[in-house]
Amino acid sequence: MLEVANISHQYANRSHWLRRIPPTPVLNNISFTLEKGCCLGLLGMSGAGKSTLGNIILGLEKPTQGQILFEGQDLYRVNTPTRHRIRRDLQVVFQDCYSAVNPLMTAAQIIGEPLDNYEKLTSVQHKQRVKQLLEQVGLRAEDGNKRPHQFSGGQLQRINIARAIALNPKLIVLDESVSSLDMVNQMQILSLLAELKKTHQLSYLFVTHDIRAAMTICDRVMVIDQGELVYQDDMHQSMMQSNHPAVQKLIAAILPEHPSERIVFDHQV
Ligand SMILES: Nc1ncnc2c1ncn2[C@@H]1O[C@H](COP(=O)(O)OP(=O)(O)OP(=O)(O)O)[C@@H](O)[C@H]1O
Repeated sequence: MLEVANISHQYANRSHWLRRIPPTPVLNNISFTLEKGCCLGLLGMSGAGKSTLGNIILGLEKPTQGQILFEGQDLYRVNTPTRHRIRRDLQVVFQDCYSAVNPLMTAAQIIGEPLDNYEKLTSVQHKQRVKQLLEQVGLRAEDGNKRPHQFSGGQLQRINIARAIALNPKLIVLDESVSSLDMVNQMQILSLLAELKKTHQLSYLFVTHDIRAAMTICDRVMVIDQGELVYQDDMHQSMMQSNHPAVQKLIAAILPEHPSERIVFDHQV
């Protein structure tokens, strides 16, 4: 369904009139595929290039080189109507659930926004669909009248998820979507995501630095380190046994229960 082919990317640096600053390379020749109904974990330490790759896949950042093929169509070369259609099939849930929503809007308005933009529903149908979406993510119809500050972080992330599934997308990029939540909320949201994946036949790109969260939900995992794809596997077991330094750092970043057993790196996550 999604093919990432030879993606390289560099960010331009502003040059001074006396001195030209070369661009910063962040991704180097990344290729992989993501099949329908699969949850692929994209792991890496801070600054590895995960969000940049996520943004490129979402069509938000044009790569310096390579192609993003969504159902065979090159995301950066299609015409505007096709791009518009692909946009509804590709959704995202970001880490910061508060900044992802307009604080002045009600939950119903937030969830209903993509419907306003893409669907031609009557007001009764619109209301019914928003109610259904609220219930699908474990909230009540009455919660639709509340504004973001009246929700907990976990509840607000459920609203972001409801908005992401409103148009029945094919792929959702989950960019550190559970990272800012406490452990109990993380597990609840991960199990909600797993359930929605099954009922809606969704595919996920699960971007994270948390190997435990990835192991809970992902069917396959890959690791990027300093812009390079250094590890790809479909068996979590062998990932835990990998000797690759980037994988070892991710494993070590799982905090043992006792502080004295924790490993500290020069470049901590
Ligand atoms: N808009 C930008 N302009 C210039 N450099 C950027 C920009 N966005 C990211 N970078 C740099 O690109 C590199 C990769 O950043 P990116 O956000 O993709 O990493 P990440 O793996 O998602 O990290 P984190 O887990 O901390 O979010 C970093 O060195 C970052 O400083």
